[in-house]
Amino acid sequence: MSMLKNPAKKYRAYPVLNLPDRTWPNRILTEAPIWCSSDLRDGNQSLIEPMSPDKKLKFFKTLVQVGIKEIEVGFPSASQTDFDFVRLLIEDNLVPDDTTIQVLTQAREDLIARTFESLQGAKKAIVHVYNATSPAFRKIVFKQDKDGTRALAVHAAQLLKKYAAQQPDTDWRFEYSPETFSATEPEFAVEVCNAVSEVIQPTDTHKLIFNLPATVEVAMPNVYADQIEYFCRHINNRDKIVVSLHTHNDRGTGVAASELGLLAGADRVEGCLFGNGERTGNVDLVNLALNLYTHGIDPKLDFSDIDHIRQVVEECNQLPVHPRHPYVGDLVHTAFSGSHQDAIRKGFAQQDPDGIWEVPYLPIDPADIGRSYEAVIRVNSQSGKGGVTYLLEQEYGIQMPRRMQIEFSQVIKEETDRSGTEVSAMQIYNLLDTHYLQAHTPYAYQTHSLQESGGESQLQVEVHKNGQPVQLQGAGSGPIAALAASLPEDIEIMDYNEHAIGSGSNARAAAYIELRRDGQRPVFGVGIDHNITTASIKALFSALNRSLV
Ligand SMILES: CC(=O)SCCNC(=O)CCNC(=O)[C@H](O)C(C)(C)COP(=O)(O)OP(=O)(O)OC[C@H]1O[C@@H](n2cnc3c(N)ncnc32)[C@H](O)[C@@H]1OP(=O)(O)O
Ligand SMILES: CC(C)C(=O)C(=O)O
Repeated sequence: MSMLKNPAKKYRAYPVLNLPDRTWPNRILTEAPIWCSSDLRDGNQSLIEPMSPDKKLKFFKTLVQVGIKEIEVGFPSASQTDFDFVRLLIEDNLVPDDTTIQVLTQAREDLIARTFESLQGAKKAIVHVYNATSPAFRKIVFKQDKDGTRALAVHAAQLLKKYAAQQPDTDWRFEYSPETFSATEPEFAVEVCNAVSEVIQPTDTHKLIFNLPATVEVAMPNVYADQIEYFCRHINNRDKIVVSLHTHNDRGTGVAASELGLLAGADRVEGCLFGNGERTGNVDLVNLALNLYTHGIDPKLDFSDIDHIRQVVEECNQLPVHPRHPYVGDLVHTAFSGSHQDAIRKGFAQQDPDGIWEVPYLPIDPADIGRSYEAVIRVNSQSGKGGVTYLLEQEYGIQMPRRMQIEFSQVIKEETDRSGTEVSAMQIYNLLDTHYLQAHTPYAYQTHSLQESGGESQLQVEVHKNGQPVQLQGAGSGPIAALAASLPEDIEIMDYNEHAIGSGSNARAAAYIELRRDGQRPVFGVGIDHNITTASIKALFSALNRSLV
């Protein structure tokens, strides 16, 4: 078996809806939808090992903390574990007043009855019932015609009303999913839902949720958006209906489909954190919410400590989040490549702390989601001077002058080309130390004395030259000029820079000297010391020694 030369013999595109007056492409998103987490149901049912009650509770508490107000907590008629979990939430009063738990059931009376049993004593709850409506399911799974499919949904709605009436102290809301909606004829999906609505009789205060799943993502997201717009236009009593999206990611466009579905008029999104769920997963609620956030829209969810949330989700799902996963992956705020690092470093330097975020290559300020800037720039053989400079600035307060950045980045390049691996900020500093700060041969500075009078500096320096003590003596317009005059070598100072590292009594000075010896290529040297003159003298010897190698 191999891929077909003519895939049309086996596969065909899902038909596109004829909706030439579609309006969704001209809309923009302006507010967050109602969020519903399906982690403890759709997410849980797709795990290798479903969550234990402890894990479910931990996950539930995290969802509450994030700010999700509707949480599908399980399929209580399917297993004792799920049943007991719903009981635990109710009996231990673990559901905050502003949060509603939701449970799923098939459209079967025994399962519906058991579902209501699990919810006894709940202050409020959403009972979610589903049956698949697409031609393939009607034919293959249910062996039913359209009438039979509609009748199953209507009967389920009647059962919801019947069992709810037996527990009048609970504030009930209902959700109906025409499972496989995106593969269902749109007019039939509307027909079934209108029939369900006839039974439920939704009101302004108790709207009926129609959840329209792309149970398996079968088409491009624009096709789903057309289906949602068609549904919103044709469903009766639209103002008493909450249109909910439930996209999966089989074609890799679950997020896009939900976004376009919202443009098309939907009010609510069901999904899972970081996109867990059947097969390729449910739509990723974090991704959707942070997409809104980075467009300046309050998502009404709090991911200020996204790494903690990821940790909980990974622990409960026993599945890792990919390092490239939007917003949360380990590498998604990291630049290794030189031009990216250069732009990011300049962006950070110019970013107005109170202004619109404009750091190139970073769609979100990592700090907003609890990420440090440490991981933003990492250096390997793809990196340029910008990354090296950034790390030395951030971690060691070293601000190399521009031409030295170019010179020193070659030292790093040689190292990363040789090792083929990443270099840390500490390794970069160690290379600076080895190549510049410890450049003590032939001249190793020992001590000096300086007299200044009448605008002239008289300098005496004690050095070891190739291990032998030597006294140097010179005069000039400043200590550097005096030192240059004291040397037997013919040197020209091309550039001098200095700055403080740190502040207060621990402050040190860093000096950078670029010199040309005997008309050769200019070379930099660096000196760091508590005393600025000493730092300058050390920088000059560092440069001279490097030029003599
Ligand atoms: C797209 C989704 O994610 S839907 C949610 C899916 N989640 C789950 O299934 C997780 C929990 N499920 C379970 O534990 C079990 O499936 C149960 C307990 C619900 C039912 O178990 P069983 O009674 O053994 O039935 P089984 O799982 O084989 O389901 C298939 C039967 O249910 C019928 N069925 C499937 N879905 C529905 C539905 N929504 N409404 C009514 N009947 C349905 C099928 O037609 C089939 O009937 P048949 O046996 O007459 O051919
Ligand atoms: C039950 C429904 C909503 C579902 O999970 C799906 O269709 O993916």
